[in-house]
Amino acid sequence: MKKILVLHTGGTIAMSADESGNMAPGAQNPLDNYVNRFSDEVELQTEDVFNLPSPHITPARMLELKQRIAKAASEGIDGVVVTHGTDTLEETAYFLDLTLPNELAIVVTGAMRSANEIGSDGLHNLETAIQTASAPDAADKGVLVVMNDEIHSARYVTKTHTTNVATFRTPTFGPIGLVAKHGVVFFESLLRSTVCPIQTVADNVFLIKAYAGMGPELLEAIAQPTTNGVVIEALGAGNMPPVTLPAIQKLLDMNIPVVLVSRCFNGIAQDVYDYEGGGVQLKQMGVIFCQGLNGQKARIKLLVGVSAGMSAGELARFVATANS
Ligand SMILES: NC(=O)C[C@H](N)C(=O)O
Repeated sequence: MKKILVLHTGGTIAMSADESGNMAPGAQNPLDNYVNRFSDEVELQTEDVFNLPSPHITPARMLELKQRIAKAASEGIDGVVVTHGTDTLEETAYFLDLTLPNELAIVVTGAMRSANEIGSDGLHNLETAIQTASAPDAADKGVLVVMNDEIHSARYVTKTHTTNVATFRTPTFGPIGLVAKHGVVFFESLLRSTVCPIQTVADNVFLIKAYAGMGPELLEAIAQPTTNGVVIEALGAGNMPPVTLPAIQKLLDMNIPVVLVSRCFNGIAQDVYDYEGGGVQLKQMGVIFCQGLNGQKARIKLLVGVSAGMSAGELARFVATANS
């Protein structure tokens, strides 16, 4: 019988709505009422790690969760399911993907509707996440996100809708599997992320979005000795307004890693434009192009690389390599 550890961290999946429809964490986790439908095949062990709405989750909390999961292998656990608020679920899932050598299947899930709303998706997502974590070939795929019957890689999945239950999507690539009526089907295998077994997390790794008419002010404001890195969500294929260039150069001169992704929802950033502020110039300056990740994921990757104490060269390779 497979032994699955279910770790609750909060979010809408652990909330109930009041008469006016408002939601907040309560004393009682409604998931505690979950009855294991697979009792003949799966033994569940459940723990409340914390009970936070996911905008309250920090890298320090992610590290705490990682450390709890790291102990699970020595406890005879076969797979781990994490329930989490959806707002920052993709960041926690990717953090775990980058920091846990997973001999175990690790599946993160959440809900868009609270426990007592009509059409509540929490228990269904919990159940399909448990099904996925106990599937025979779930263990070597990196951290997975299971929502709305789809299985996504933690590396690329993102929340795309504020309220719809079909919110989690993997732009450019699509999901890597499905939880179908007759069980879990994987139809895609990804190269595993390079794992950095960090013990602490760095602070002051920032994320800034570019926009038409952007000035240098935000980039200048973070050119501080305490800054450990910045990710810029650049325009299109990876370009910046020319007036931001001196501030970017200043950050680089201070040996602050500057990582670039595109603010576009699909595709990857590349150095293809050779005009002032274009990707060719940015790359020549020493900006690191990170392929395929959105801004919040690239920030997690940069944060993990910095926390692992990588040299400038190692960090540039780690961040720039799509499957590391
Ligand atoms: N659906 C959700 O879980 C959203 C909630 N605000 C959270 O992330 O905690």
